Amino acid sequence: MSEQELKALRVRIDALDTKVLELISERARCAQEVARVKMASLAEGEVPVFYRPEREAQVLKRVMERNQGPLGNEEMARLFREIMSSCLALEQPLKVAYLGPEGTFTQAAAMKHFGHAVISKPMAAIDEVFREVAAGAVNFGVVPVENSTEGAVNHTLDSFLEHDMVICGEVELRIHHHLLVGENTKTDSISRIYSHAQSLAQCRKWLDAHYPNVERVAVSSNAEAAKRVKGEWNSAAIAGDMAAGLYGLTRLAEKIEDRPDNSTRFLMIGSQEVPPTGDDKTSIIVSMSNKPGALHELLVPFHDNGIDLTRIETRPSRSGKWTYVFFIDFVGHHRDPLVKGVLEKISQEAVALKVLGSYPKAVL
Ligand SMILES: O=C(O)C(=O)C[C@]1(C(=O)O)C=C[C@@H](O)C=C1
Repeated sequence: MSEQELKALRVRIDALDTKVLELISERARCAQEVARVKMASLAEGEVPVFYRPEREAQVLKRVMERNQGPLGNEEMARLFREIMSSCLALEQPLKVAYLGPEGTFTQAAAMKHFGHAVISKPMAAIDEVFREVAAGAVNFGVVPVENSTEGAVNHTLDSFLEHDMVICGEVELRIHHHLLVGENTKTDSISRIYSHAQSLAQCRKWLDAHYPNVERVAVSSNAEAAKRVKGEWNSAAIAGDMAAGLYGLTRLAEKIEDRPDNSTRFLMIGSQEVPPTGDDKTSIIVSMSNKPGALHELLVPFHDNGIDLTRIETRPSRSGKWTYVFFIDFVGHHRDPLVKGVLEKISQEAVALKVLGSYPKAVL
């Protein structure tokens, strides 16, 4: 390509950037207008709701449907995700608590869902995320709920039993783990590998094959593991890209998870009910009396109405030995007439039934 051609293309790019800039600014002014309309239409004592997950899902889906390339749908939606995040920040800067410290996959999930224009607050434990939301110190919390290799995150399920929370969104993240070392690490004398227990489990086979005699030390998070190795000469950490970048660590081995499709699902928790979008999921907790056929009774109404269950998890209930609660996710919104009917039927048989929330299916 000649210098001349390159110059001409850059002139075109500059002109296009000017247009993109003007359009983004116009969009941002529109969002400010939206905020004004929302404030003006409030009833006496009503609190304005600026963040609208159902609308955001609609915007992102529309972008993906209309996209004609060459950028991929996900790539394009990610760009719009950030534009919308900045527009929302003009209306109201969202405060989001997540399972920290900085550099965790939960932080990456929070950014994927809300974009980067939020004020994010790392918390030391899942329960603290719930408490921060319950106290009203933040608008939303982000917690991991299940991993495709290791199953349920029990701390999260148990926290739902203790706190009244509304689930207002979900996001899935492909989890890639790397073996990381600091600049002082002597790579031929690694005697300890730090990571979160779930991550150690997700890399069990790889560790058995490559570091069979090295001590595996479970710490509170992958980011905490990354932080520790920075100052030690005989240890390594298993963590993801974000933590590697944040603590300036080197990758000794990449993508060491045993299953290449290793993914984690995260939930957004808050107090805001989300209206239906037509493509939603609902999460409920049910406790049944301890009698034969109880689980069957619980599942029949879903089957009879053709409602697709996406997950069922059992946890010991807090109210008695050998009694259980079921966490169930299914497709549909609790305001859909069909779902309403099913929930009514179940509540006739159940000891207790709580709808944790209906929320748009993850778009990104
Ligand atoms: O449509 C709205 O209610 C808006 O506030 C605008 C907007 C957007 O930028 O598109 C911003 C924030 C909301 O969460 C949803 C959408």
